Amino acid sequence: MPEPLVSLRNITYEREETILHNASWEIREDQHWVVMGPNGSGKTTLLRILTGYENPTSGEVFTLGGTEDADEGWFDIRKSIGWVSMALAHRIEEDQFAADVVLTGREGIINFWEKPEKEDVEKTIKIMHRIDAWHLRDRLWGQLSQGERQRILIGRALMNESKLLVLDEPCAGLDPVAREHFLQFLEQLMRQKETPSIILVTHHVEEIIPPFSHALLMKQGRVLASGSIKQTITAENLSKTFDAQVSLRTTKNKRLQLDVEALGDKKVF
Ligand SMILES: Nc1ncnc2c1ncn2[C@@H]1O[C@H](COP(=O)(O)OP(=O)(O)OP(=O)(O)O)[C@@H](O)[C@H]1O
Repeated sequence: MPEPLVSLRNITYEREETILHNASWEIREDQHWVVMGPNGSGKTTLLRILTGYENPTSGEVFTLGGTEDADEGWFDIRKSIGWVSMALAHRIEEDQFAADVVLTGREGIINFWEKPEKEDVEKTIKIMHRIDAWHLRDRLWGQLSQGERQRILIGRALMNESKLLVLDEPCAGLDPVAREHFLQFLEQLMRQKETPSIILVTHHVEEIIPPFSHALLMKQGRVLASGSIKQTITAENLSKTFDAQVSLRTTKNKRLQLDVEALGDKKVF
């Protein structure tokens, strides 16, 4: 079996209250993960620990070849894990060219104003083609649609040859057709051999496209279930996760669909 890319063991994260309780997770090179859980269940916090942006209160983090949670390891960890999120999208200035946004992934910087190296330009061109976005190269960031921005941010993350790529709710805010286009693009990308392991954070089972192999379900700061999609994404587990009785069915295009059959006792609002 290959070495784990990342391994979290018995992670606890405390602030005024305990946000993560004894969470463990292991990600291997040949796996693609989906992370699901209600709002506030600790998904982002767990990923911030996994990517080295937060230190756990207790527990162990082993990453990419066995770096333990020593301070000097963090910069390398951050560089080797790409994170695509709306928070990153908001930090990019509207007058950046799409191709320059991809280019900045090389050094992990946000906005770009200098003359680039020739080899970085060549690599950017290759990636723009790989993400099927060559036609967007001269488009300004402020002019791109949300789906186009997600694609450009994935290109940016591919630029530094990350071993792991976190996609934090990339379909949020996309209309149904744009979402299908994006998922089709993601599926094609994930089928390419050189694409890194992907972690998709989502609230929607219909976004679980076939290349995803594993899932982790979070509830109230705990890992409720984790393992293969088939074992983990079940009506029983999702009912427990969301405190409601849910059922699952498969749609015509072989995607899962969740129906809420009955709400639980717990009021969300
Ligand atoms: N630094 C912090 N200090 C205090 N509370 C925090 C801190 N970071 C997160 N929390 C709290 O921890 C809980 C988990 O937050 P987190 O953002 O990890 O959840 P999430 O599952 O990603 O939610 P969502 O689906 O809404 O993005 C929330 O109640 C949040 O308010």
